[in-house]
Amino acid sequence: MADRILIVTAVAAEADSVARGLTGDKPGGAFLQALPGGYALHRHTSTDPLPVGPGGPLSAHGPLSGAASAGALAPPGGRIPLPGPHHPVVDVLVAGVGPAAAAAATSAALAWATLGHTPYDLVVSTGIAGGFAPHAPLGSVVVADTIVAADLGAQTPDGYLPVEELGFGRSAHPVPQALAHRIAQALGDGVQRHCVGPVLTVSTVTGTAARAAELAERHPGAAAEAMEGFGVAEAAAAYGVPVAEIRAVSNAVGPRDRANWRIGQAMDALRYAFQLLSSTVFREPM
Ligand SMILES: O=C(O)c1cccc(C(=O)CC[C@H]2O[C@@H](n3cnc4c(=O)[nH]cnc43)[C@H](O)[C@@H]2O)c1
Repeated sequence: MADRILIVTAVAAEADSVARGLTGDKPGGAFLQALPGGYALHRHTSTDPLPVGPGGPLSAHGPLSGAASAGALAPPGGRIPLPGPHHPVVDVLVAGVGPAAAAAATSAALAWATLGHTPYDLVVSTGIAGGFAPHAPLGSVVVADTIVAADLGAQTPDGYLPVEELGFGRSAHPVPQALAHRIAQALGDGVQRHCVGPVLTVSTVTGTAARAAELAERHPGAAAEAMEGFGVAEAAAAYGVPVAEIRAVSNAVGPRDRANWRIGQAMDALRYAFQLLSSTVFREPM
């Protein structure tokens, strides 16, 4: 069982969809902790109430520190959810858009948890994404088997060279196979349309058919592109924590076509995916 899960989104709307999935649309999340760098962690877990101690609200592992313990940021009534038996802690972090923002925020959360002796044992990068045809239609969900930095390398007259071929770094993080498989299985059991494949991280959203074809050729089976997964994965790897990426498809990877974005549909799919995961994978042995 994953005891402590960190879910990283780029923007607040994605975090809201995830939270509504985790809580069955109940307002179950509570502000947990302000992190260095100005990030905020919210916790979405069981309904077991938090006892209020003499120093204010207590976390599962003692008094909350900093601003939260001052009460100003405690939830109404000074109570935040505690994990009950078989209920993992699930914290949600809004990190910002792009791999650098994602890595910075994820590192802050992982450092905070590690220094507090409550390290996370799973990190999940999630949000909306562009889907590669034919694998990932609008409104479907993509489960990454690999998280790939698709533009971390060098352009040469003979083509693109990934950073490994330049002699340093890495451009891919594998997702543990059993984990990706189990996530996909849970989505399938819930009849959520989905596929498993590489999810590309890009710094520039693809906007032409030529670029989409180039990426698809370079990364056979690529299912989606987004902008944060590799940053989250780099931070997770630095702390030795397994990582997954789950994306709901809001648009097709290809020529820019704003009229065809389906952000609402993707947010609904994201919410449903996390509803399915919160009652299955997140409660099971990893
Ligand atoms: O202006 C555009 O053409 C455009 C097209 C798609 C997405 C955007 C964004 O600014 C959203 C970036 C945000 O959402 C994720 N995302 C969603 N779709 C894609 C995509 O096709 N390629 C890359 N990222 C996408 C991304 O993870 C960011 O968090 C603008």
